[in-house]
Amino acid sequence: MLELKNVSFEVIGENASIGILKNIDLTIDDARLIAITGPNGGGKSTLAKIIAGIIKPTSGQILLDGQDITNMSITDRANAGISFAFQQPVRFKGVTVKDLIRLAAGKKLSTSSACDYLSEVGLCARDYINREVNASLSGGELKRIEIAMVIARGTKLSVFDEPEAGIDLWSFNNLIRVFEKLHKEIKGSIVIISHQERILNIADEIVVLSGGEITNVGTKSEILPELLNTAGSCKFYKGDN
Ligand SMILES: Nc1ncnc2c1ncn2[C@@H]1O[C@H](COP(=O)(O)OP(=O)(O)OP(=O)(O)O)[C@@H](O)[C@H]1O
Repeated sequence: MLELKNVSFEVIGENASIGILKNIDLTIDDARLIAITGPNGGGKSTLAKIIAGIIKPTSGQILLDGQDITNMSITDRANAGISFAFQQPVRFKGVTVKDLIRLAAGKKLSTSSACDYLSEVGLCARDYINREVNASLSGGELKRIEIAMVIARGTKLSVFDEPEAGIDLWSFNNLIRVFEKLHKEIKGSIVIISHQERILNIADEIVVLSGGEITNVGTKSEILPELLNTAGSCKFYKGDN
């Protein structure tokens, strides 16, 4: 279980400090799929980075299974069981896709098992498995490789920041199935930051973050109708992608 207690994040502006996240209280229970949504600039990616340890909150506390991880480094948090798929994936020179998947799984993995993870995210595994993770891969390909890595890790808490970004329609349909399968198979919890109605639809709980504050939390039947009514102020798509 992950708990955020009164978490705030401020940056220093020209004349005063700016509150990016304000007194966030959030509990993510085990085996839950939580979608975080809300308007652009609402603070979603900042919250994801705070959970992953990429940035530290200005105040407040983060607990993982009761252990205070507020000041833990990214590496220690990863070892404690937090995985994170970035909105903008990183590229590594000299490292192949197979190396990355094996590294993520943290165990010896046959080529065919590594290929299975790639197939899950809609990549034709034999075309990609031995490729170097460099600038020759497209944004959508990198994104899917990164999602495959998080799935291979299968940790206590997996955070995906806008997994739909740069993903084509066919792969997006697959991605929904991947998240549903992941949700059924792993005991850990999944946090997905998304603007996509179809992702919100598979969540056990939707958290709406706007202006750095949690403005609503509930099930899809409680939250979605209201969100779709205010779709003019939020970036929601009723279609596929
Ligand atoms: N280090 C920083 N310095 C100044 N402003 C920042 C900093 N980090 C984030 N912000 C601002 O905080 C707000 C929240 O940013 P964040 O990326 O968390 O939003 P978001 O909800 O993920 O948006 P989107 O839906 O567009 O991805 C934005 O207005 C952003 O410009």
